[in-house]
Amino acid sequence: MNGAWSSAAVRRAEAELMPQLPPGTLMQRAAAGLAAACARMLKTLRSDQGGQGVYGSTVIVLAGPGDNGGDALYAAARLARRGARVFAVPVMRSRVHPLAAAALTQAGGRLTSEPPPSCDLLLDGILGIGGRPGLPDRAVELLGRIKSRITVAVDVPSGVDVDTGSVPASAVAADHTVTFGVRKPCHVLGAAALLSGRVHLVDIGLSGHLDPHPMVRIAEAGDLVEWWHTPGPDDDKYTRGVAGIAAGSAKYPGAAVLAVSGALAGPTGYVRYAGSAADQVRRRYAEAVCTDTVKEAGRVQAWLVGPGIGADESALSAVRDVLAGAAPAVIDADALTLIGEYPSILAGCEAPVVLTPHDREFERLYGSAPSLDRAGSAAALAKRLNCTVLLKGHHTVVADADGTVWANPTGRPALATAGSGDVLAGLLTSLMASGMDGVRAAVAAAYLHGKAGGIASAGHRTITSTDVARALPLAIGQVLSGGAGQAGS
Ligand SMILES: NC(=O)C1=CN([C@@H]2O[C@H](COP(=O)(O)OP(=O)(O)OC[C@H]3O[C@@H](n4cnc5c(N)ncnc54)[C@H](OP(=O)(O)O)[C@@H]3O)[C@@H](O)[C@H]2O)[C@@H](O)CC1
Ligand SMILES: Nc1ncnc2c1ncn2[C@@H]1O[C@H](COP(=O)(O)OP(=O)(O)O)[C@@H](O)[C@H]1O
Ligand SMILES: [K+]
Repeated sequence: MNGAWSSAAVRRAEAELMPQLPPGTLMQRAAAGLAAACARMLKTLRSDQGGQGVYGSTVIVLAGPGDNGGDALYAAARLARRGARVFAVPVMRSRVHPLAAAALTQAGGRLTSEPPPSCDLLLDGILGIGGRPGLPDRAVELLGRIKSRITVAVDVPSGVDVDTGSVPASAVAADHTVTFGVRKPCHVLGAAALLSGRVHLVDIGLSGHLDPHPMVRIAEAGDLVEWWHTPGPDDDKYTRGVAGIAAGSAKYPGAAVLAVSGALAGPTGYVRYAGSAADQVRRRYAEAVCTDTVKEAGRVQAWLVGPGIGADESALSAVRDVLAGAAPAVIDADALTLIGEYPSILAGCEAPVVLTPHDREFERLYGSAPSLDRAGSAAALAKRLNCTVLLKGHHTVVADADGTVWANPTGRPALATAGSGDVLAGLLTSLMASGMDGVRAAVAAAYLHGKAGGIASAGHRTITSTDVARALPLAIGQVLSGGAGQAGS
């Protein structure tokens, strides 16, 4: 498991480590790693110029008043020594890290209030983990007029809310972020994750001093390998788990087909379907065992209820019947709307429940839309309803009732296509039926769904939900076999 640590946790680790090192060591480690990363980027960027990377390049530094500016200026001094033309602009009047500024001028860089109009690389050293959301006016003005081929944020894109990933005011949009010690929540959550671009981690020796639990957990392929129930010689189709899908209706039979397709791609040995789209499901998937109602279906180890069931009496019965049973349940789509209307259905439920809302469904359940702090919102709903919540969107988050939060690192906007949530819900149900607990199943489902979206849309192909379902077996195979030849993310 990977993770992102809050700014307070990073400061605590720094305070523990710092006295054990000569003064300035951490900043020098950060600056050295930052300069090396910038040199690599310049080399790639200028590969058409006879292999000239740093030498002869133009670098502009926007330097804020704190240590973030210090990192940027020391790194720029290293680049200046390797032949870059460096211009550093203080953005908070003349407040800059004095020693770092002196190092830059000694290395041949210039401190100026009039930078050139364009550069190869713009280094955002305005604000780091000490920054409040929003940018100083001078920084906004400079960012508006300097044309850079590549923008690199130092530690975090300045202006974002570091611990929530929200972007309530102006902020830097970076192509790359070079961060120190550990990832911060803004690299993986909310709008800030998009502004971070590609995140590069520089080791500065903090790891042994950090809280063992990150603020936000980030799934990796290795987690899924560890959690996966691989069938053994003694398994049969029942011991691998039976997934039950209560989805679709005469009006929306496609939701049933798509949810079943997601479940069939998962690890269970058996998929039951219950609902009025049984004919369509049977026609498409001979392997699904169909009944008309939840009550008529045999035993399952996890139910999905909701996609395309509508809001009539039979839909309400399906939700009630699923939640009255002892099997873990995934509540999606129309079932979320029904629970928003009749909260008492969920109140009596003892089995583990995962809710999978998009923003409008979240609002029906919570009374207000998710805030810019999406992880905080998901955790608040999870706590209130004592469930696991998978809040869908560009950076899907999974929150548990105990406050644990996961950020999904895979996925792409092409997944925003009708029915793709049905496929996700079906897969999630299969994972729960195979014995994974709700949080892990939600984290794994989001991860694999995102991977499948990457595989299906490789080469910028447009995709439908059926394509995502078809790509799931390959996504699962790649993840479980250690990721060789992975396409997409
Ligand atoms: N921790 C570590 O392990 C290591 C940390 N390192 C580096 O240190 C960085 C953190 O540095 P930092 O603490 O000096 O804070 P930083 O973000 O540079 O600036 C704070 C200043 O900005 C001001 N200010 C704030 N918001 C503002 C706004 N919206 N608009 C305008 N001004 C605003 C604020 O003003 P004040 O609050 O005093 O009014 C204060 O003066 C960290 O990200 C990393 O790069 C590495 O060197 C090595 C290891
Ligand atoms: N902008 C986006 N970027 C990445 N993924 C997205 C984006 N918008 C939606 N998604 C993903 O697409 C899926 C859509 O699910 P949902 O809204 O339930 O659709 P449907 O109800 O049509 O099945 C979710 O997995 C969600 O995380
Ligand atoms: K920054």
